[in-house]
Amino acid sequence: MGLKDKTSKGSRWRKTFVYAWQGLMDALGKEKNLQFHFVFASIMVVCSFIFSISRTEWLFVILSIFGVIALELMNTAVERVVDLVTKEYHPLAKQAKDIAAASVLVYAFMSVIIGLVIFLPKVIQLFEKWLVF
Ligand SMILES: Nc1ncnc2c1ncn2[C@@H]1O[C@H](COP(=O)(O)OP(=O)(O)OP(=O)(O)O)[C@@H](O)[C@H]1O
Repeated sequence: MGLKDKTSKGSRWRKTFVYAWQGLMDALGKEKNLQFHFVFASIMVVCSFIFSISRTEWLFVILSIFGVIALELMNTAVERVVDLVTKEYHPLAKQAKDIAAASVLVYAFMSVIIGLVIFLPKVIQLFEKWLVF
């Protein structure tokens, strides 16, 4: 492999990263739901540190956070493509948008369950300790 090949591969990776970053920033600037997911994710991370959750629990928290954000980005991409294809009302456009939104909702629901399984017993334990004092 020549130096030129290595350089062009390197710049291709850089371009891929730059475009993906631009996509993330664009969506973050315009999508209220995505902003909400970032705020909620930050709260989850702070709670995870406060309660000193285990390594396995961290894995579930990380999967929940990144999964929901990745799906919200995909949902945003679907919305953009639908809007690009048609401004008119079309049942298929409605289905595409609603199904993409449903994918986020399903994953977010799972994340809430994970959050409850991890944090609820810890919060209850905390209250029990307070009540004893
Ligand atoms: N071209 C269309 N044809 C039919 N139904 C549509 C069309 N565009 C949007 N809808 C329906 O209207 C709803 C709201 O669409 P709208 O584009 O206002 O918001 P969104 O882009 O889906 O969501 P967000 O508020 O997160 O940007 C969609 O979920 C879909 O049910």
